Amino acid sequence: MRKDTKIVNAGRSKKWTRGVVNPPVERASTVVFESVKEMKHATAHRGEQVLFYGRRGTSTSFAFQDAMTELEGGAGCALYPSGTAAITNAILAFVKAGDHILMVDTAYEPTRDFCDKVLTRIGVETTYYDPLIGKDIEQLIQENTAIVFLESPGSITMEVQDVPGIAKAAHQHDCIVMLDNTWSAGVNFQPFDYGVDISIQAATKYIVGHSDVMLGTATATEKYWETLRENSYLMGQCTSPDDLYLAMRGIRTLGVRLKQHQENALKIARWLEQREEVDKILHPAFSSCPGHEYFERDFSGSNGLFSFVLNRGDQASVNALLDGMHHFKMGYSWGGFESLILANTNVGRLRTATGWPYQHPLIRLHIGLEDADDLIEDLTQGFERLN
Ligand SMILES: Cc1ncc(COP(=O)(O)O)c(CNNC(=O)CNC(=O)c2ccccc2[N+](=O)[O-])c1O
Repeated sequence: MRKDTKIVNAGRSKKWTRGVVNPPVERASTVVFESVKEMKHATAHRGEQVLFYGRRGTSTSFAFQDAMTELEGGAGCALYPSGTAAITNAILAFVKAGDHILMVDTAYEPTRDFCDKVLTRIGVETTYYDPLIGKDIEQLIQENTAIVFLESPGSITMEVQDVPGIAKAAHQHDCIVMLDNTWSAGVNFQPFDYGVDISIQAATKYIVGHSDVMLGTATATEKYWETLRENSYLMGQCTSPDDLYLAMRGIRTLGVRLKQHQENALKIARWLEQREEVDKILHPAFSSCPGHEYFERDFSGSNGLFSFVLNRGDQASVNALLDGMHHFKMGYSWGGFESLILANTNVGRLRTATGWPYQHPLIRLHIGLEDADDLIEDLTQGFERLN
């Protein structure tokens, strides 16, 4: 089945819909049983999409879990109240005191914070690595390395990683390969085709697509699914069927939204490339983006999120650019229908394993579904405030 047809059909088994088009919202804490036999059966099969107790999920959760594995692949999908919860719980499910993990240097900042402030407390050591290291990551793998964690592209500076190259080296040392796959939305990069063991998403972004739900997913191969699922339950992780209904609704337009985000973003990135204020375009589809060759090789599309580096400006002038925008709003997220802008004047602060060669500010744009020409006019006026 092709991508767009999968998107329309994902998670709509009649087991969950009972014939209506959209899997209904089934809310529960208590599930009641008519007999001891029925209760024992549910208890014995409580991890297998059987109604048991609210925390194990209801038909709304089972439908969404199926939707994610039908889109992204994998044997099962664990659900979390945020992308960050998906990242942290997936890691916690597979480490113990004395272990070591390899974390990409360009990881989302709260991911780094978790490594530095929580994993250290429980005796797990983190080494950050160059996103472009590829198969040479093998030189960093220790006897006690449990996990190699990737985020591709990097959520601020957009480096694309050689996922299969890293995964092959990691598997030669029995490390688990985890990927923050949020940027692809699980449709423009098929993680399990490239050696990933656990694919994580902030469904908060493009899956939901409307900036109104916090949600995380972690999808695992058969080998790791039961451990991930049971650790998720042990940690008390559960999600609202109302949020999952909204996320399921988001999935139905994921294909058309991503295409429009992509089209708008490429038009704007090409326009920015010609602007004299711009030093570098950091969009995976552009050869100026580190790891572009891996995007070309492994991805089937892009989206609205990319960055660019200015060749001038300090904090005050960047503030002037930001404050006067009409369509680009400032906000901590991306993946909704609205356009967003974030500036970072100290990218190097976020890195410990690699340098940052640029002295001028980085601007990260999320290009929404507005008319691209209106967005270009907004940016044009913004550049006039920069100079
Ligand atoms: C690749 C990737 N992976 C996981 C998450 C977390 O998802 P969640 O927001 O659902 O927890 C995200 C969330 N992304 N958020 C942003 O890019 C903007 N947010 C921030 O920058 C932010 C927000 C709150 C606190 C700290 C930061 N920060 O990155 O500095 C992500 O981009």
